[in-house]
Amino acid sequence: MTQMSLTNVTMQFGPFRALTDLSFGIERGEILGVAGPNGAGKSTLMNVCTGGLQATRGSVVFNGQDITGFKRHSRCGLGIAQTFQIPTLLSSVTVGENLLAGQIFGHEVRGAAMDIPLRDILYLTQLEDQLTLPASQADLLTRKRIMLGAALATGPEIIFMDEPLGGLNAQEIVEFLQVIRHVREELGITIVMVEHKTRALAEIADRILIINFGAFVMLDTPGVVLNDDHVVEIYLGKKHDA
Ligand SMILES: Nc1ncnc2c1ncn2[C@@H]1O[C@H](COP(=O)(O)OP(=O)(O)OP(=O)(O)O)[C@@H](O)[C@H]1O
Repeated sequence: MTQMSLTNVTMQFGPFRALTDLSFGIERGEILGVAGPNGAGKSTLMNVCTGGLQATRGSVVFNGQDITGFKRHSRCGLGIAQTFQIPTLLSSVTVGENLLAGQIFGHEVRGAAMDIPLRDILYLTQLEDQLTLPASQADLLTRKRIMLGAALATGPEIIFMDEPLGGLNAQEIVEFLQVIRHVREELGITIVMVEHKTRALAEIADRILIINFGAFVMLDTPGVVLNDDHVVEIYLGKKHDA
């Protein structure tokens, strides 16, 4: 069942068009990977979905409601959350207080009824033993877990993750993919991941969307997408990166 749909979305920055006539749907409960070369428009697309940007033309519909003109906090109130490539944390407080801040914000915009218990979030993000750790002392993987935990604490139905694997080593990628898988399995939350690491994306995603020069190229299962001749060509002849 389609949870979010974009129809003919165009995003114009002055004379520059970053997204052109993009249409596709996100299915409830899926892990959707979004890939494409540098500058393809992936982050712009994510922001058009989460409210960081409002599409110049076209529409974004979530759970049957047209949210095209809604700002980020209004979309968060409807259950749309986002995590960023560089973890945005409250670094002067503890891990637990970061999650609490997410929950307080979620209560404000979304209401307490949508709560995911903090103990479940701590378990899923594997932060149970780090509740009192000052966020400033956390390593990169832990910071990514905290950011995901804080996003979960707002009680979302869908989370958009911008390059969640950026900066992680091979072992950390395996660990964080497992966390993301558990979040989807245990909470049924839809996850949309913008990611350059297409091999990792192929392991975790149900479907992968490829965009190039702001335009739709393909949306299908990883096996079909990453073996498609046109997609391979877009990636300069390489079938997979790291
Ligand atoms: N606020 C803005 N004003 C003008 N141009 C912008 C703005 N934001 C993005 N762009 C341009 O839009 C295009 C798409 O950028 P975007 O960051 O969405 O690409 P991307 O696929 O996420 O790239 P990368 O993989 O390098 O992160 C780029 O050419 C970028 O320079």
